[in-house]
Amino acid sequence: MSAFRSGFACFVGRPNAGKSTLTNALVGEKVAITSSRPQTTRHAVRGIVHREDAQLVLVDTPGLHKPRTLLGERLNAVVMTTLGEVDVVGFCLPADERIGQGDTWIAGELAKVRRTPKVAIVTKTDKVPRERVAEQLLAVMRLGEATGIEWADVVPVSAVADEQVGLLTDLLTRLLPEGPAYYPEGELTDEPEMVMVAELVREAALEGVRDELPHSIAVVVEEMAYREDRPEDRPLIDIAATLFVERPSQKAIVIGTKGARLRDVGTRARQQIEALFGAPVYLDLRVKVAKDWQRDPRQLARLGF
Ligand SMILES: Nc1nc2c(ncn2[C@@H]2O[C@H](COP(=O)(O)OP(=O)(O)OP(=O)(O)O)[C@@H](O)[C@H]2O)c(=O)[nH]1
Repeated sequence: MSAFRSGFACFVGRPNAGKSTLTNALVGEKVAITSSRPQTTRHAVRGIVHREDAQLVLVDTPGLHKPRTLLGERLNAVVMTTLGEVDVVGFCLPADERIGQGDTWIAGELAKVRRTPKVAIVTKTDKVPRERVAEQLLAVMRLGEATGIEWADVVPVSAVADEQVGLLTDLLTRLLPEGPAYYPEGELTDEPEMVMVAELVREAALEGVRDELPHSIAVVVEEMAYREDRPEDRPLIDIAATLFVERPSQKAIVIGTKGARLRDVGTRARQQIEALFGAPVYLDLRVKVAKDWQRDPRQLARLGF
């Protein structure tokens, strides 16, 4: 039996290239918990492919754009970091559109990320005749040569017609390192409540200090359970959550003078969570400094991003 493989992949490509549709086709069901909030997460987990022999975690990036503004450049720096951290990048190029400047620019950026294997994916093959797919595959090979990218694979797929999606999954998982699954099966998809609780805590923690803590806070719900030995008509939910910040100075902001702010955060979050579940909640909040967590996709994954 071959070893279990696990790791992270991300799809890039210009707008409309078919990245989301392909992600959903690979995962087999929608995971839209964090993806609808790109402003709060940098590397949102878009979906997880669970297999007997592998686990592939598809992460999202804010989008690879041609930088026009400083913000654009910053975003691109984040994207470039992500691309260097994932185990494989899939570059989506739609079969029904000629390769253009935008694609060439992205290819140029991808070429700079030397170590990460790159798979070229010609998407939406159901929209065009076979000859056109063949032409596009050749054009993609030429694009690789022109930009100095050695494609680990070049694959035509149709997410809509479900053609070659399984093959693509095989190719991507084969490029992952050996390692254990990062998520138990069903996590994220089966536990939206935990994600919602984390989000409520996060919102409460950011309230009023958004400028001081942009993007630098993550919440992990460590435990969530109905307390035992309670009468059925008087349930109580115990929740333990940890707030991760990047720096000690941010920890001080979250906690406040003599813990006053953290108590407020706890109260606000608890009220929201109680409203969500319709039951009283005992909320235990901790704050920890997790240095550079934003740069490490494995750490991020553990934090539920
Ligand atoms: N016929 C066909 N249409 C597809 C396929 N994949 C995606 N599309 C369509 O192409 C459009 C764009 O697809 P998305 O998956 O949203 O593209 P995206 O790359 O995620 O787009 P952005 O979020 O703008 O970056 C949608 O209207 C999809 O329905 C495919 O395999 N076949």
